[in-house]
Amino acid sequence: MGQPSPVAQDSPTGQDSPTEQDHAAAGHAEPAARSPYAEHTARLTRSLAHALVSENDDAELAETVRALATRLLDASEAPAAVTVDDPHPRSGFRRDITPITSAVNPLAPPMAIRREGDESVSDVALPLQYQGPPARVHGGIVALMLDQVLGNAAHSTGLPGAYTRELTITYDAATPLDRPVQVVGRIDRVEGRKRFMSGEVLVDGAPSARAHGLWISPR
Ligand SMILES: CCCCCCCC(=O)SCCNC(=O)CCNC(=O)[C@H](O)C(C)(C)COP(=O)(O)OP(=O)(O)OC[C@H]1O[C@@H](n2cnc3c(N)ncnc32)[C@H](O)[C@@H]1OP(=O)(O)O
Repeated sequence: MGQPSPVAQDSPTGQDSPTEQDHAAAGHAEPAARSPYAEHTARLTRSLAHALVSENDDAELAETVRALATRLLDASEAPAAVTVDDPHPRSGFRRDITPITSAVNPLAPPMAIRREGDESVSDVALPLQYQGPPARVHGGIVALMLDQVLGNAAHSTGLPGAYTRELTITYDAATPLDRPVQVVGRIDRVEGRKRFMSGEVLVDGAPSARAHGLWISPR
């Protein structure tokens, strides 16, 4: 069986950490070259994940899944022949394989991030596979969304690459599933290698979670 085209990930080392080019033009850059097959497969897997946790064992569904799996295996022999109608989300990463904004990672919703003035902003509605308590987004996923959006904001002004050193989340209220929420992040102040960040998840304009964090550029 053919393999999907590899999708490189930014190195976690300081030298190769996300650059201005990766982040600064979030929401404006041309989408990076992607593997259509990987994106197509990720989209299908997301849909399946939802179907498999929301449907009872169903012979017709199982047959549909089997047929799709067969078609995917066939398609994997000729990935270039697969067409994709997904819009390309813009995360700011040049080669994004993160489990939150990547279009080719089935773990990701995926979440698209744009710049609005001094803030990084994402509008997203999370489906059932991100559930923690009934009808609520899992708290770890809330933290993941905030980490990514604050991280995007931390790199949006052309500052060198930096990593999350500290992230504190205050959960004020439920973050609902299947409803649009807005995730916002910004730089509050910069001190040398340190960037002090804040942000929130907004539900109908009110915060369901607030974040404060410290991003530090490696020496
Ligand atoms: C585009 C979207 C991007 C999204 C990315 C998502 C975010 C991520 O997932 S990042 C990955 C997860 N994070 C990591 O892997 C980071 C792991 N940690 C590290 O690599 C290192 O600790 C690193 C590079 C952050 C800092 O290392 P290092 O430079 O040795 O730190 P250190 O010297 O101890 O601290 C730097 C300064 O900050 C200060 N400092 C450290 N912690 C704190 C704190 N909590 N509050 C205030 N100051 C602090 C230190 O005192 C020091 O100050 P000074 O320079 O005056 O001496």
